[in-house]
Amino acid sequence: MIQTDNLTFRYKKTECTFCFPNIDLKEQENLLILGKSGIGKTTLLHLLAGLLPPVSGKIVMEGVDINSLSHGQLDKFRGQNIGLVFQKSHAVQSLNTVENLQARLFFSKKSKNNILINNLLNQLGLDDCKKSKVNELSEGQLQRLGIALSVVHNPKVILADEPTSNLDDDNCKIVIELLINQAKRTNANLIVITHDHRIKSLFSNSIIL
Ligand SMILES: Nc1ncnc2c1ncn2[C@@H]1O[C@H](COP(=O)(O)OP(=O)(O)OP(=O)(O)O)[C@@H](O)[C@H]1O
Repeated sequence: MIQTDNLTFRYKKTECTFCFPNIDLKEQENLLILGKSGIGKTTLLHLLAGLLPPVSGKIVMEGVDINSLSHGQLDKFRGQNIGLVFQKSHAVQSLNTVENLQARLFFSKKSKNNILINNLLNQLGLDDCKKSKVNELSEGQLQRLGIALSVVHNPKVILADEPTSNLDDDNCKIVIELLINQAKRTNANLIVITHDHRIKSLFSNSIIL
């Protein structure tokens, strides 16, 4: 569950203050955030992830006012409750695909679960890449590994920044369905920001910034 209340933000040394519309998502509700380039979509996602502090306003996630947490508490909360899908994967170069997912579970304090990892890789069409090092993956495979890394620990909130931008039509469908199904399976909220018109019809709930 996510509620925001009168969120505003300003980057240092800039004039422009962003004022964001309120968000109120109950369990299992998803949201698509649209808007023209530079309007502040990624900024809003970073506020929701606790990566940027708002100038004013409030973000309550799973009943926790995330901006009242210390840095350490926020890191722990993010690690356990939030799955972040970035435009570029944050995989560890020196590890292979499976090892990256095992490391993600370890840092989220979740037990190693090879069945879960294998299922996820299978759904994402990454079966043949289990032993591949990150620098041996194509852009599309890397993006799908990024998705796997962001959901393997079953987060309560999945925040995705342009998750389908580098993908062909088939993989776009696979990835967005995986995110939607994963959110459904774990009663999580899924928030996606995108320019990708292919996925608009899959979301009933959207806001335009
Ligand atoms: N670290 C920063 N310092 C100063 N200004 C920034 C910083 N990061 C982003 N901005 C500015 O804030 C505005 C919003 O950026 P943001 O990345 O949130 O937009 P966006 O809607 O996600 O754009 P796009 O769709 O092109 O990715 C832009 O004008 C950008 O130049």
